[in-house]
Amino acid sequence: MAGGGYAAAQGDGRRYEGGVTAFVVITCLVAAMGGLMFGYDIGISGGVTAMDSFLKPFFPHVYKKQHGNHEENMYCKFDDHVLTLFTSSLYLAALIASFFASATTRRFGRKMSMMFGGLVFLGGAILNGAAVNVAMLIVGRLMLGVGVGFANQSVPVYLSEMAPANLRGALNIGFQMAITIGILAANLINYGTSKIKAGWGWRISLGLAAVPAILFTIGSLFLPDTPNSILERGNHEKAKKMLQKIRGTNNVDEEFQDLVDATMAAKQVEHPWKNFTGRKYRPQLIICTFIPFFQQLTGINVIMFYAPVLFKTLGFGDDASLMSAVITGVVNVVATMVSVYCVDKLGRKALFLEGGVQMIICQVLVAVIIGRAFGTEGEGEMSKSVSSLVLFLICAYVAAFAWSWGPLGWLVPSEICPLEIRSAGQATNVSVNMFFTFVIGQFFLSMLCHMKFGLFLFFGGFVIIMTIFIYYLVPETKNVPIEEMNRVWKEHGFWSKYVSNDDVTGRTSSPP
Ligand SMILES: OC[C@H]1O[C@](O)(CO)[C@@H](O)[C@@H]1O
Repeated sequence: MAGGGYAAAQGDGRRYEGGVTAFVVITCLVAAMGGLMFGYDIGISGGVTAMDSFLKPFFPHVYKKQHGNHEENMYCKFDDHVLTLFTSSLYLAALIASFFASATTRRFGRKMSMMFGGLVFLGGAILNGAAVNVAMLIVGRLMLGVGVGFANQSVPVYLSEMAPANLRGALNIGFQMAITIGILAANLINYGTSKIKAGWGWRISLGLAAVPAILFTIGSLFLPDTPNSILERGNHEKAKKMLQKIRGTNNVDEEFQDLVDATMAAKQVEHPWKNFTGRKYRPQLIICTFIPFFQQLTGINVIMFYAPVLFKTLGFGDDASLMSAVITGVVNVVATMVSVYCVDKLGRKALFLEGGVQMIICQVLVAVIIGRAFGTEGEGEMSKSVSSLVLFLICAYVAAFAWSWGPLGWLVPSEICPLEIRSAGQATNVSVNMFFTFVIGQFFLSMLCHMKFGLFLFFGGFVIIMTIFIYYLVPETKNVPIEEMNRVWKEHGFWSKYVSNDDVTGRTSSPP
């Protein structure tokens, strides 16, 4: 999820009246469509670029390379910058669009950003499904990227502003959940469409992205804007009425007053970025920058984008490659559910550390097995049992990511930022994430060609560094109300020097 940032943010520890109304349920469904759009994009391109019927007309040189000379190093079969641009261009567009989206979301409301995102995305899906040349494909991908940028910026904000306070944390991970379901749906659709003999299956794969986009656009047409957004744009009366409507009760005074206070406080911060880079917020700045960077440097998107290509490279047949992608997709969804269940029981740190160690073990083993089978020359074969073992290890790696860095990569940055730096923290998290998603998307195939099986050790090395980072620098934030977060920094061996005693509220400053 590009940014469940506002979730679990305001009002923790307080009980407002009103609960789950039809508005909240519909909000969740529409927001889920936004997550599906993003996930669908992540999962669809790898399968499509593994289809001969797609490669032949659009990337004939890759097709030839793959089918021609058998002496070609197997690590390099798919190394082609235009092919990777097809995958990665989306994330670059999303990164740039999210800056514009942030201003639109503030000035014209969340709903407007969502509608705009949905429409542009729909245009991209149509263009891709109907593509007759590479330009149409790339322009389509860029449009999808703009849609994703707007949706990912506005949906999480919309979601957490609509949700009752006690549901915000769950909805935060819920959005990541929708992403993983989108990836799985894409894997399944690729599996089905690759069987269409006439060779236009890839058009269905790319065109079907229109389905979540239509539902998302229509949904956002009918949804109201959030009370926070109405208030932000100065309409006090209307904002209060809206809050009463979505909470299903007239007794919203306490929550409304908190909203008004929060809006006023946010308006008083003239330079949120300057604020964010100030010494006092150093822990947040470092964590909001490094967590998304590390999340992508786990190498997860190698699997999410290129699983079918990777499995094909390892010598799996066409069908087996796509099926293996479906298997990793299922593991991703199920393991994300594990996280939803465990995050408040075991805590963030335990999940991060366990996930990290499990990923390292899997990556080292995969590197050793591939290295032994194909060497540095990229020649050789893998027996059935060994390739099943590789598939198993990749699934164990995906599971580890999905209950740790996947959802926590969004949850932790969102819960450590107080209101006055929340939007800056959120924007940093989203843009660093998108940027490194782009980098991995663009350079993975080329890195595989040059680093060979060592690539898995490269990502494994990063996982070692990030696990140490978590161990020493990220405090446990389970069950800590946002407004008491400074206590956590103050008690931390390294960060305590950045936080003054005056900033600490909560347990240490309140009477026992
Ligand atoms: O579920 C895996 C997916 O989750 C993300 O890390 C977003 O949180 C994506 O970059 C990745 O494709």
